[in-house]
Amino acid sequence: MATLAPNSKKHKVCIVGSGNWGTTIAKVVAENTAQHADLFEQEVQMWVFQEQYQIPKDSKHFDEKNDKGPQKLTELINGLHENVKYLPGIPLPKNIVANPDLVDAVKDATILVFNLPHQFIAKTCEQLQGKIVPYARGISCIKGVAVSESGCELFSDSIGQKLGIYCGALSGANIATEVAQEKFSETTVAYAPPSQDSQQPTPAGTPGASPKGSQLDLTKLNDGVKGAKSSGKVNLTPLPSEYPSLHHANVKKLFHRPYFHVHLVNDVVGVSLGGALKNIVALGAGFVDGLGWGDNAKAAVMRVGIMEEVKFGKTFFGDSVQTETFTEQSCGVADLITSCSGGRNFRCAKMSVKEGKPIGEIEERELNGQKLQGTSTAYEVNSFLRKVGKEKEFPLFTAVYLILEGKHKPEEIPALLNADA
Ligand SMILES: NC(=O)c1ccc[n+]([C@@H]2O[C@H](COP(=O)([O-])OP(=O)(O)OC[C@H]3O[C@@H](n4cnc5c(N)ncnc54)[C@H](O)[C@@H]3O)[C@@H](O)[C@H]2O)c1
Ligand SMILES: O=P(O)(O)OC[C@H](O)CO
Repeated sequence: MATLAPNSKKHKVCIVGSGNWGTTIAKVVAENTAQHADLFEQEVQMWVFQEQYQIPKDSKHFDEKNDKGPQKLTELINGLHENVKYLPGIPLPKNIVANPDLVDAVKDATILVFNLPHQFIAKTCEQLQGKIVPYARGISCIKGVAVSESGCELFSDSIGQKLGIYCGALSGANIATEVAQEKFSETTVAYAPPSQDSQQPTPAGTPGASPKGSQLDLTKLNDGVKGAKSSGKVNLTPLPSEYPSLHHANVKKLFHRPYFHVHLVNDVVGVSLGGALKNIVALGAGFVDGLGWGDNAKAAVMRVGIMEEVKFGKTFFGDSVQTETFTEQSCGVADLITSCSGGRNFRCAKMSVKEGKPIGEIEERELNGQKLQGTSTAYEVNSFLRKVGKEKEFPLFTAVYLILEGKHKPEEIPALLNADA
């Protein structure tokens, strides 16, 4: 078979997920595929977990005389060019195609952007096994960690391993609605591609630079638990030379917008952990704010939180993670600040304390189907810390878990953070 000329094909992009952030990233990406037509096919497929949706009476799309009752969300998105349920009020580029068929949505896609609540990713990946092109590359926008019997895993790694592809990560101080409204923000994209993807080397000295991706650091902890897992061990199918290289400059072109500044790094572990762990800290910040304890208390929770994030990374992922990713990048301290100011985890935790109601009840009432990530991440991280006997070394993560479990009250946070004194 004749080989096609280099760069004779374009990358096809599929967004796997269509919630508040999934739809926002689809908008960002679709604006860029239209702008960089030399690299990307213009059409962006967006997989939608299908549901029936009734346009609310206060929506500008509601037409009492012609109301059809509940309709398929995909038909509403494709007809109105708006995700009326998960990103209402934001016009979407017409080159986004909402598709309820996961396998059809990913067909021929060379770039898969994973963006759905973390509790659904394992099942989604199972459905994708054997259905994607073998040389596809992934970017995970998921903020969470996967904890199983065998340890604590990053979604970039678990996706990569389940699908046999390379998967990087995108995370930052990015409240979806603000990004969708094109208010200025920054994000961090970690992408350390296998060398054959990159005709242009990734910048030397970039934190975490390692073409192999992150390396397993701890293998033997108490209890026979393997500890933190990190792959870099997938047998990758090379990206055919007909496609444009996916070096940092081209990956940047997929996500960077004038209102959404992208910084490329190689530290996939740091970027993934920052996004996951800050959700636990945001719950803690919400608890103390709900008590009316003011800004000093919140700042204390945030300071302890960022220290525990770094410690978690260093303890369980060793040299694969760079402290600078937490202290200098949007995915670290900046995401902590934004999440503890206006994020859903913070807001729901605060309401839960103020109203004396379980946070799950508040989530159900306030979020219209959107999902909190901090509550399940707090449980998952705690189950991992317990297995490895290190709960006490992460007093804030542990305190948030104990409060969610009803074993302690938010008022006890100072004592829980000072347990050894
Ligand atoms: N929303 C934000 O501001 C924001 C910003 C940055 C990162 N994130 C992260 O992005 C990820 C995705 O969050 P989001 O805001 O797009 O989601 P979301 O909170 O809006 O969740 C709703 C989505 O979950 C889907 N869903 C429901 N049940 C499902 C099922 N059984 N299987 C598959 N999908 C199902 C819904 O169809 C919908 O698309 C999360 O990890 C989150 O932490 C969110
Ligand atoms: O609304 P949250 O708490 O899920 O946080 C949203 C984003 O992750 C903020 O960067």
